[in-house]
Amino acid sequence: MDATPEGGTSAPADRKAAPIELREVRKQYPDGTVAVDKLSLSVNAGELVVLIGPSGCGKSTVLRMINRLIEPTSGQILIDGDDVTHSDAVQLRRRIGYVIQNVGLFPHQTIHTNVGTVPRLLGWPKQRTRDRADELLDLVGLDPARYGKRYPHELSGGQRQRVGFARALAADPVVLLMDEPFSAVDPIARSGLQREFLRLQAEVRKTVVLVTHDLDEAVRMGDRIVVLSQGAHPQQFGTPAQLLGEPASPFVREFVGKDRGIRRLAVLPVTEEMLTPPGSVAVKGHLPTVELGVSLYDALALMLVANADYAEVKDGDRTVGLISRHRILSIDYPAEAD
Ligand SMILES: Nc1ncnc2c1ncn2[C@@H]1O[C@H](COP(=O)(O)OP(=O)(O)OP(=O)(O)O)[C@@H](O)[C@H]1O
Repeated sequence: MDATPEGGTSAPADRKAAPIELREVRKQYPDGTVAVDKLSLSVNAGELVVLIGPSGCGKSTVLRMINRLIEPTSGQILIDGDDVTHSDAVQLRRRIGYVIQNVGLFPHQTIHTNVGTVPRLLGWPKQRTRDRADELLDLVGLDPARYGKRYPHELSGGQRQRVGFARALAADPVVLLMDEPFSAVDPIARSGLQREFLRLQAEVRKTVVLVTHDLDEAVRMGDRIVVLSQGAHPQQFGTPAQLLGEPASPFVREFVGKDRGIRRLAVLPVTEEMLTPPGSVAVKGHLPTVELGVSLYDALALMLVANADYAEVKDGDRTVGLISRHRILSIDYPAEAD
Protein backbone atom coordinates (compact mmCIF):
# COMPACT_ATOMS: atom_id res chain seq x y z
CA MET A 1 0.00 0.00 0.00
CA ASP A 2 1.32 3.44 -0.87
CA ALA A 3 1.84 6.24 1.62
CA THR A 4 -1.21 8.48 1.83
CA PRO A 5 -1.13 12.27 1.99
CA GLU A 6 -2.29 11.97 5.61
CA GLY A 7 0.67 9.73 6.38
CA GLY A 8 0.88 7.05 8.98
CA THR A 9 -1.19 4.34 7.32
CA SER A 10 1.41 2.52 5.25
CA ALA A 11 3.54 -0.32 6.48
CA PRO A 12 7.10 1.03 6.84
CA ALA A 13 8.50 -1.80 4.71
CA ASP A 14 6.83 -0.60 1.51
CA ARG A 15 6.72 3.06 2.31
CA LYS A 16 7.74 5.21 -0.63
CA ALA A 17 7.41 8.52 1.17
CA ALA A 18 7.80 9.43 4.82
CA PRO A 19 6.36 12.22 6.94
CA ILE A 20 8.76 14.82 8.35
CA GLU A 21 8.33 16.54 11.66
CA LEU A 22 10.44 19.36 13.04
CA ARG A 23 10.12 19.94 16.79
CA GLU A 24 11.41 23.23 18.14
CA VAL A 25 14.42 23.10 15.85
CA ARG A 26 16.95 25.85 16.39
CA LYS A 27 20.15 26.79 14.61
CA GLN A 28 22.56 29.31 15.98
CA TYR A 29 25.72 29.73 13.90
CA PRO A 30 29.06 30.09 15.73
CA ASP A 31 29.06 33.87 15.11
CA GLY A 32 25.84 34.16 17.12
CA THR A 33 23.37 34.46 14.17
CA VAL A 34 20.12 32.72 15.04
CA ALA A 35 19.09 31.52 11.58
CA VAL A 36 16.27 29.29 12.82
CA ASP A 37 14.55 30.01 16.10
CA LYS A 38 12.57 27.06 17.44
CA LEU A 39 10.71 26.01 14.32
CA SER A 40 8.02 23.34 14.59
CA LEU A 41 6.56 22.03 11.35
CA SER A 42 4.89 18.85 10.06
CA VAL A 43 4.95 17.67 6.46
CA ASN A 44 2.70 14.76 5.53
CA ALA A 45 3.95 11.76 3.58
CA GLY A 46 3.63 12.42 -0.14
CA GLU A 47 3.03 16.14 0.31
CA LEU A 48 4.90 18.94 -1.45
CA VAL A 49 5.53 21.78 0.99
CA VAL A 50 7.16 25.02 -0.11
CA LEU A 51 9.27 27.20 2.20
CA ILE A 52 9.21 30.82 1.11
CA GLY A 53 10.25 34.07 2.74
CA PRO A 54 12.57 37.04 2.41
CA SER A 55 16.29 36.58 1.81
CA GLY A 56 18.13 35.44 4.92
CA CYS A 57 15.00 34.24 6.76
CA GLY A 58 16.55 30.78 7.21
CA LYS A 59 14.97 28.69 4.41
CA SER A 60 18.15 26.95 3.26
CA THR A 61 19.28 26.38 6.82
CA VAL A 62 15.99 24.59 7.57
CA LEU A 63 16.34 22.40 4.49
CA ARG A 64 19.98 21.53 5.14
CA MET A 65 19.22 20.57 8.72
CA ILE A 66 16.76 17.94 7.48
CA ASN A 67 19.57 16.04 5.70
CA ARG A 68 22.12 17.12 8.32
CA LEU A 69 24.38 19.07 6.00
CA ILE A 70 23.92 21.51 8.88
CA GLU A 71 23.65 20.24 12.44
CA PRO A 72 20.81 21.77 14.46
CA THR A 73 21.79 23.44 17.72
CA SER A 74 18.77 21.93 19.44
CA GLY A 75 15.39 20.35 18.73
CA GLN A 76 14.34 17.17 17.00
CA ILE A 77 13.83 16.20 13.38
CA LEU A 78 11.74 13.10 12.83
CA ILE A 79 11.55 11.26 9.54
CA ASP A 80 9.02 8.47 9.53
CA GLY A 81 8.80 8.92 13.30
CA ASP A 82 12.55 8.39 13.92
CA ASP A 83 14.62 11.20 15.38
CA VAL A 84 17.39 11.58 12.81
CA THR A 85 19.39 14.21 14.66
CA HIS A 86 21.59 11.51 16.18
CA SER A 87 21.61 8.97 13.35
CA ASP A 88 24.48 8.44 10.92
CA ALA A 89 24.45 11.51 8.64
CA VAL A 90 25.89 9.73 5.61
CA GLN A 91 23.35 6.90 5.81
CA LEU A 92 20.60 9.45 6.26
CA ARG A 93 21.58 11.39 3.14
CA ARG A 94 21.30 8.23 1.08
CA ARG A 95 17.63 8.02 2.03
CA ILE A 96 17.02 11.65 1.15
CA GLY A 97 17.17 13.08 -2.37
CA TYR A 98 18.66 16.55 -2.63
CA VAL A 99 18.38 18.86 -5.62
CA ILE A 100 20.06 22.23 -5.73
CA GLN A 101 20.40 25.12 -8.15
CA ASN A 102 22.96 24.24 -10.86
CA VAL A 103 22.51 20.59 -9.89
CA GLY A 104 26.11 19.78 -8.98
CA LEU A 105 26.53 16.88 -11.41
CA PHE A 106 30.00 15.32 -11.50
CA PRO A 107 31.51 16.88 -14.66
CA HIS A 108 33.83 13.98 -15.54
CA GLN A 109 31.18 11.28 -15.24
CA THR A 110 28.60 10.39 -17.87
CA ILE A 111 24.95 11.18 -17.30
CA HIS A 112 24.28 7.50 -16.73
CA THR A 113 27.02 7.25 -14.08
CA ASN A 114 25.81 10.44 -12.42
CA VAL A 115 22.27 9.08 -12.07
CA GLY A 116 23.56 5.81 -10.60
CA THR A 117 25.59 7.56 -7.86
CA VAL A 118 23.50 6.72 -4.80
CA PRO A 119 22.54 3.16 -5.84
CA ARG A 120 26.29 2.48 -6.34
CA LEU A 121 27.08 3.91 -2.90
CA LEU A 122 24.37 1.68 -1.50
CA GLY A 123 26.06 -1.32 -3.08
CA TRP A 124 23.35 -2.25 -5.56
CA PRO A 125 24.43 -4.86 -8.14
CA LYS A 126 25.74 -3.28 -11.37
CA GLN A 127 22.89 -4.44 -13.58
CA ARG A 128 20.24 -3.20 -11.17
CA THR A 129 21.99 0.19 -10.95
CA ARG A 130 22.17 0.40 -14.75
CA ASP A 131 18.51 -0.54 -15.17
CA ARG A 132 17.48 1.94 -12.52
CA ALA A 133 19.44 4.77 -14.19
CA ASP A 134 17.74 3.94 -17.53
CA GLU A 135 14.35 3.88 -15.87
CA LEU A 136 14.89 7.25 -14.16
CA LEU A 137 16.22 8.95 -17.29
CA ASP A 138 13.10 7.74 -19.09
CA LEU A 139 10.94 9.03 -16.26
CA VAL A 140 12.38 12.54 -16.52
CA GLY A 141 11.94 12.51 -20.30
CA LEU A 142 15.55 11.91 -21.41
CA ASP A 143 16.15 8.98 -23.74
CA PRO A 144 18.88 6.91 -22.00
CA ALA A 145 20.28 5.67 -25.32
CA ARG A 146 20.71 9.23 -26.53
CA TYR A 147 21.79 11.06 -23.39
CA GLY A 148 23.21 8.38 -21.07
CA LYS A 149 26.73 8.42 -22.53
CA ARG A 150 27.01 12.20 -22.69
CA TYR A 151 28.79 14.36 -20.14
CA PRO A 152 27.03 17.15 -18.23
CA HIS A 153 28.52 19.94 -20.40
CA GLU A 154 26.90 18.31 -23.45
CA LEU A 155 23.40 19.00 -22.10
CA SER A 156 21.31 22.16 -21.83
CA GLY A 157 20.71 23.72 -18.41
CA GLY A 158 17.15 22.35 -18.33
CA GLN A 159 18.33 18.86 -19.30
CA ARG A 160 20.98 18.95 -16.59
CA GLN A 161 18.30 19.89 -14.10
CA ARG A 162 16.26 16.84 -15.16
CA VAL A 163 19.32 14.68 -14.63
CA GLY A 164 19.52 16.24 -11.16
CA PHE A 165 15.96 15.05 -10.46
CA ALA A 166 16.74 11.60 -11.84
CA ARG A 167 19.81 11.32 -9.66
CA ALA A 168 17.95 12.49 -6.57
CA LEU A 169 15.22 9.90 -7.14
CA ALA A 170 17.44 6.99 -8.22
CA ALA A 171 17.59 5.16 -4.88
CA ASP A 172 13.87 5.75 -4.27
CA PRO A 173 14.36 8.15 -1.33
CA VAL A 174 11.54 8.67 1.16
CA VAL A 175 12.10 12.43 1.16
CA LEU A 176 13.17 14.88 -1.53
CA LEU A 177 14.69 18.25 -0.61
CA MET A 178 14.94 20.91 -3.28
CA ASP A 179 16.71 24.25 -2.84
CA GLU A 180 15.81 26.73 -5.60
CA PRO A 181 15.94 23.87 -8.13
CA PHE A 182 14.52 25.85 -11.04
CA SER A 183 16.24 29.19 -10.61
CA ALA A 184 19.28 28.53 -12.82
CA VAL A 185 17.22 28.18 -16.00
CA ASP A 186 15.50 30.89 -18.03
CA PRO A 187 11.82 31.64 -17.30
CA ILE A 188 10.40 29.65 -20.23
CA ALA A 189 12.47 26.55 -19.53
CA ARG A 190 11.58 27.04 -15.87
CA SER A 191 7.83 26.79 -16.31
CA GLY A 192 8.32 23.71 -18.53
CA LEU A 193 10.49 22.09 -15.86
CA GLN A 194 8.00 22.94 -13.12
CA ARG A 195 5.24 21.26 -15.11
CA GLU A 196 7.47 18.24 -15.73
CA PHE A 197 8.31 18.02 -12.06
CA LEU A 198 4.64 18.10 -11.08
CA ARG A 199 3.94 15.28 -13.52
CA LEU A 200 6.83 13.34 -12.01
CA GLN A 201 5.66 14.03 -8.48
CA ALA A 202 2.13 12.82 -9.35
CA GLU A 203 3.78 9.55 -10.30
CA VAL A 204 6.34 9.09 -7.51
CA ARG A 205 4.52 10.94 -4.68
CA LYS A 206 7.55 11.72 -2.56
CA THR A 207 7.49 13.92 0.50
CA VAL A 208 9.02 17.08 -0.94
CA VAL A 209 10.29 20.21 0.78
CA LEU A 210 11.01 22.92 -1.77
CA VAL A 211 12.75 26.21 -1.02
CA THR A 212 12.08 29.12 -3.33
CA HIS A 213 11.91 32.90 -3.32
CA ASP A 214 9.50 32.89 -6.28
CA LEU A 215 5.89 33.23 -5.18
CA ASP A 216 4.47 32.11 -8.53
CA GLU A 217 6.54 28.95 -8.27
CA ALA A 218 5.32 28.39 -4.71
CA VAL A 219 1.68 28.81 -5.75
CA ARG A 220 2.06 26.54 -8.75
CA MET A 221 3.98 23.77 -7.03
CA GLY A 222 2.94 23.68 -3.39
CA ASP A 223 0.27 21.48 -1.83
CA ARG A 224 0.93 23.79 1.10
CA ILE A 225 3.17 26.81 1.56
CA VAL A 226 4.95 28.05 4.68
CA VAL A 227 5.71 31.77 4.70
CA LEU A 228 8.69 32.41 6.98
CA SER A 229 9.97 35.66 8.47
CA GLN A 230 13.50 36.22 9.85
CA GLY A 231 14.57 33.44 12.19
CA ALA A 232 12.35 31.00 10.22
CA HIS A 233 9.26 32.09 12.14
CA PRO A 234 6.22 30.65 10.32
CA GLN A 235 3.79 33.45 9.53
CA GLN A 236 1.28 31.22 7.75
CA PHE A 237 1.13 27.58 6.75
CA GLY A 238 -1.66 26.82 4.32
CA THR A 239 -2.74 25.94 0.81
CA PRO A 240 -1.96 28.38 -1.99
CA ALA A 241 -5.64 29.38 -2.10
CA GLN A 242 -5.69 30.08 1.66
CA LEU A 243 -2.54 32.15 1.47
CA LEU A 244 -3.76 34.25 -1.42
CA GLY A 245 -7.37 34.44 -0.29
CA GLU A 246 -6.87 34.89 3.44
CA PRO A 247 -3.41 36.22 4.27
CA ALA A 248 -3.08 35.67 8.02
CA SER A 249 -1.14 38.83 8.81
CA PRO A 250 0.02 42.12 7.31
CA PHE A 251 3.44 40.46 6.80
CA VAL A 252 1.91 37.74 4.61
CA ARG A 253 -0.34 40.19 2.79
CA GLU A 254 2.65 42.36 1.98
CA PHE A 255 4.66 39.30 0.96
CA VAL A 256 2.02 37.90 -1.41
CA GLY A 257 1.66 41.42 -2.81
CA LYS A 258 -0.77 43.30 -4.96
CA ASP A 259 -1.00 40.62 -7.64
CA ARG A 260 -2.59 38.12 -5.34
CA GLY A 261 -6.01 38.54 -7.02
CA ILE A 262 -4.58 37.31 -10.30
CA ARG A 263 -2.50 34.63 -8.63
CA ARG A 264 -5.54 33.43 -6.78
CA LEU A 265 -7.34 32.82 -10.07
CA ALA A 266 -4.58 30.35 -10.86
CA VAL A 267 -5.37 28.22 -7.81
CA LEU A 268 -9.17 28.27 -7.90
CA PRO A 269 -10.94 25.82 -10.22
CA VAL A 270 -14.03 26.28 -12.40
CA THR A 271 -16.75 24.54 -10.37
CA GLU A 272 -20.37 23.60 -11.17
CA GLU A 273 -21.75 26.27 -8.79
CA MET A 274 -20.24 28.98 -10.95
CA LEU A 275 -21.98 27.88 -14.13
CA THR A 276 -24.94 29.25 -16.05
CA PRO A 277 -27.10 26.54 -17.73
CA PRO A 278 -26.32 26.10 -21.43
CA GLY A 279 -28.96 27.86 -23.57
CA SER A 280 -29.94 30.32 -20.82
CA VAL A 281 -28.06 33.21 -22.39
CA ALA A 282 -27.82 34.35 -25.99
CA VAL A 283 -24.23 33.93 -27.09
CA LYS A 284 -22.66 35.18 -30.26
CA GLY A 285 -20.13 33.22 -32.27
CA HIS A 286 -18.11 30.19 -31.34
CA LEU A 287 -17.28 29.76 -27.66
CA PRO A 288 -13.98 28.42 -26.36
CA THR A 289 -14.36 25.23 -24.35
CA VAL A 290 -12.74 24.37 -21.03
CA GLU A 291 -12.83 21.30 -18.82
CA LEU A 292 -14.57 21.48 -15.46
CA GLY A 293 -11.83 21.91 -12.84
CA VAL A 294 -9.37 23.96 -14.92
CA SER A 295 -8.14 27.08 -13.17
CA LEU A 296 -10.15 30.28 -13.42
CA TYR A 297 -6.97 31.86 -14.73
CA ASP A 298 -6.78 29.47 -17.69
CA ALA A 299 -10.50 29.84 -18.42
CA LEU A 300 -10.22 33.63 -18.39
CA ALA A 301 -7.10 33.56 -20.57
CA LEU A 302 -8.93 31.47 -23.20
CA MET A 303 -11.89 33.84 -23.20
CA LEU A 304 -9.62 36.85 -23.62
CA VAL A 305 -7.79 35.24 -26.53
CA ALA A 306 -11.09 34.26 -28.21
CA ASN A 307 -12.60 37.66 -27.37
CA ALA A 308 -15.59 35.85 -25.85
CA ASP A 309 -17.66 36.70 -22.77
CA TYR A 310 -18.39 33.05 -22.05
CA ALA A 311 -16.70 29.67 -22.27
CA GLU A 312 -18.46 26.35 -22.62
CA VAL A 313 -17.60 24.03 -19.74
CA LYS A 314 -17.31 20.30 -20.41
CA ASP A 315 -17.14 17.35 -18.11
CA GLY A 316 -15.67 14.74 -20.44
CA ASP A 317 -17.97 14.78 -23.51
CA ARG A 318 -20.88 16.44 -21.71
CA THR A 319 -21.46 20.21 -21.70
CA VAL A 320 -22.31 21.11 -18.11
CA GLY A 321 -22.79 24.86 -18.48
CA LEU A 322 -21.25 28.19 -19.33
CA ILE A 323 -18.84 30.27 -17.33
CA SER A 324 -18.74 34.02 -17.83
CA ARG A 325 -15.86 36.46 -17.62
CA HIS A 326 -17.91 38.51 -15.23
CA ARG A 327 -18.40 35.55 -12.88
CA ILE A 328 -14.65 34.94 -12.75
CA LEU A 329 -13.82 38.57 -12.11
CA SER A 330 -16.38 38.85 -9.32
CA ILE A 331 -15.20 35.96 -7.12
CA ASP A 332 -15.47 36.78 -3.45
CA TYR A 333 -12.57 37.99 -1.40
CA PRO A 334 -12.83 37.02 2.26
CA ALA A 335 -12.30 39.84 4.77
CA GLU A 336 -8.60 40.36 5.43
CA ALA A 337 -7.13 39.63 8.84
CA ASP A 338 -5.20 42.45 10.51
N1 LIG B 1 27.69 29.54 8.03
C1 LIG B 1 27.03 30.61 8.51
N2 LIG B 1 27.52 31.33 9.51
C2 LIG B 1 26.87 32.40 10.01
N3 LIG B 1 25.67 32.80 9.57
C3 LIG B 1 25.12 32.11 8.56
C4 LIG B 1 25.75 30.98 7.97
N4 LIG B 1 24.96 30.50 6.98
C5 LIG B 1 23.87 31.29 6.96
N5 LIG B 1 23.96 32.26 7.90
C6 LIG B 1 22.97 33.30 8.21
O1 LIG B 1 21.79 32.66 8.64
C7 LIG B 1 20.66 33.36 8.15
C8 LIG B 1 19.79 32.43 7.33
O2 LIG B 1 20.50 32.02 6.16
P1 LIG B 1 19.84 31.07 5.05
O3 LIG B 1 20.86 30.87 3.99
O4 LIG B 1 19.27 29.89 5.72
O5 LIG B 1 18.67 32.00 4.53
P2 LIG B 1 17.73 31.88 3.23
O6 LIG B 1 16.38 32.24 3.67
O7 LIG B 1 17.94 30.57 2.58
O8 LIG B 1 18.35 33.05 2.34
P3 LIG B 1 18.33 33.29 0.72
O9 LIG B 1 16.90 33.35 0.29
O10 LIG B 1 19.03 34.62 0.59
O11 LIG B 1 19.10 32.15 0.13
C9 LIG B 1 21.19 34.56 7.38
O12 LIG B 1 21.21 35.67 8.23
C10 LIG B 1 22.58 34.13 7.02
O13 LIG B 1 23.44 35.26 6.89
